[in-house]
Amino acid sequence: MQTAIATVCLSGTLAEKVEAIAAAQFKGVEIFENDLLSFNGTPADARRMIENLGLKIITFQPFRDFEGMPEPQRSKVFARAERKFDVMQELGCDLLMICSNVSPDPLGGVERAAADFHELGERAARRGMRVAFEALSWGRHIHDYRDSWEVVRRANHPSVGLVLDSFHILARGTDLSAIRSIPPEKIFLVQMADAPKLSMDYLSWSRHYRCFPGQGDLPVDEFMLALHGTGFDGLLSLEIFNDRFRAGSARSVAIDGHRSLIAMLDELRMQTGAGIPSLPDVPPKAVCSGVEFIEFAVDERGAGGFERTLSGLGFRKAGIHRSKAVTHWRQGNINIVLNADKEGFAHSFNITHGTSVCALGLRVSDAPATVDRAVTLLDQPFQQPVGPGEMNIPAVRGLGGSLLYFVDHKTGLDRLWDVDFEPVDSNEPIGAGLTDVDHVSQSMHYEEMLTWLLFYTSLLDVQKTPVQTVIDPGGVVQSQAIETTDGSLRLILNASQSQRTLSSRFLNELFGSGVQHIALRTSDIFATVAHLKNNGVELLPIPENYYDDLEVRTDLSTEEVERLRSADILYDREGAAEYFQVYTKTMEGGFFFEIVERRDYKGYGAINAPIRLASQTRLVSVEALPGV
Ligand SMILES: O=C(O)c1ccc(O)c(O)c1
Ligand SMILES: [Mg+2]
Repeated sequence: MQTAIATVCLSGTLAEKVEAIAAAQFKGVEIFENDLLSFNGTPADARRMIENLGLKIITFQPFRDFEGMPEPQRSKVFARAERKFDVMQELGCDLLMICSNVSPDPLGGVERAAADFHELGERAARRGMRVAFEALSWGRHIHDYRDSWEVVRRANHPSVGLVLDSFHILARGTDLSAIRSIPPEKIFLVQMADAPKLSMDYLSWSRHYRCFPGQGDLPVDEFMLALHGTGFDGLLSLEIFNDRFRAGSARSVAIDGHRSLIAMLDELRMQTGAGIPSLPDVPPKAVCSGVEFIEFAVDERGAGGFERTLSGLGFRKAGIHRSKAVTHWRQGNINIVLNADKEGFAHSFNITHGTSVCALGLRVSDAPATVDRAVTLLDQPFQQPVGPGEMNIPAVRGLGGSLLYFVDHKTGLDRLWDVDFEPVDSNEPIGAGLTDVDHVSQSMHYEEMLTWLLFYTSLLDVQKTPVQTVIDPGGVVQSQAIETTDGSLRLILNASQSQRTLSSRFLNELFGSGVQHIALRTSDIFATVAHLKNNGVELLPIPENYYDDLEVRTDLSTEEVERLRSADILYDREGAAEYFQVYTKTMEGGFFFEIVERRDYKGYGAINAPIRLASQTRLVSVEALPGV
């Protein structure tokens, strides 16, 4: 299959779009007519510009309102097509894409439409060109691929073929089985798009909410399986109309697009066991078994305060780096790295962002293979000098310029704590009962959310949960979890369009996207809270009203509610499963820790999020008042 992308997916001028498309290593491009109309040059100029970038124009589109027209419109529509063929000749493009007629004028009937296409096929053939027919999901008479195929079949012309657009087919929930009986040489073009599940008219859904395969909820993989069943090996092009993409950076959206196609074809190969010629060899999705470490970039000023916070939470200094100003803090299976070195990545990260998480280390089954997969997916690998005898932990660039390291047992990278660090003997009492990293929550710009969703889901063997809408006093926050099946890795992506939510304020404070909070797990939250209070850790106060309501909404006894109230613990229940959450007060910059106890509970306490956000907002506002 030859992969391509439509210019309509990206922001910018035609020149900016095609440069971004070439930079993302595509070879083919669909030219949207509007991008040519607004181009300041002849079609021949556009052709030269595009060919110089090593790109081929695979189709010119859309040609609208063609089939089934009564006279006199019918003659006019053929004259208009001839004009488009002239433009295509100059462009060096041989395929015109025609969308099904949406005007009120066409006469129905498959036979009439087929006759129109036969005649257009004749005209195209005379000029060495071809035409391909797409059923728009809101087409007046033709809105089902089975009907557009019937038109093409009856047109019975070698220069007339079919376009299958996954959005129009999957949005209507059309049965996919008929795809398998279409001869592959009659499918001139396949357009790929996914979309979130929404209930709205097809046109608005298609024009504003499409997204790249894997970013939405449509069964794109089933579509690909049906297409594979035909033996199709032709043009596979992304066609995404999305308001966020049009507002984003053309370069990064184009890379996301290519990443989504590679991941989708890899999934197809996994499901069918078939070789896919255009797809490079790629190791399977990385099996991840949790967070091995969280690295904070600190400076000398910030380090002392942060160490006190960690001590208060029951962490103990376990090691000092052999060559850098870096310390390792441990509690249970949780490893925290404090990097105060004056050189290297963490230092520059700290200069830009202040005290913050500069890297996450994930436990995977095969770290080198994970980076190989990442490179195939056009992720950016990262290298920096390592000291003599120290471990070289493979990494890629992650959210907000942070790093994602991969640690495995297979190649011995899990020995890093012994190899890179001098152990510290300490007789400080160990622990507040924290055992594991439960989840890591990352805040990002709204426009970036689909990028990072795809980044994680294409690289790792993880699932995404449905997007949750959380109410913050300053606006709405979208929240989506990415999890391994066993829950050993849980990442939360948060984004908001309002500037006044805590999530957005965090982005401003941090000068970028990053980890806003880390949830640590305990098996006894009451004991942990007692321990923290004893250590002088300040917890987020929760309003009385919350507990009054809890008593009404659950069957907890007055004593149980009182216990939660006195410890500022939030509570949720799903059937017999229970969840307990408590928060540290927000630190400078907006970062905070959460402590959770799960009793068979799978979620994240979404019902409690507005309460927590309101409490945090109240504190931030009070602290922001001068003189308080
Ligand atoms: O929204 C549209 O009009 C439109 C145009 C061309 C396409 O290929 C398509 O799928 C939709
Ligand atoms: Mg289309």
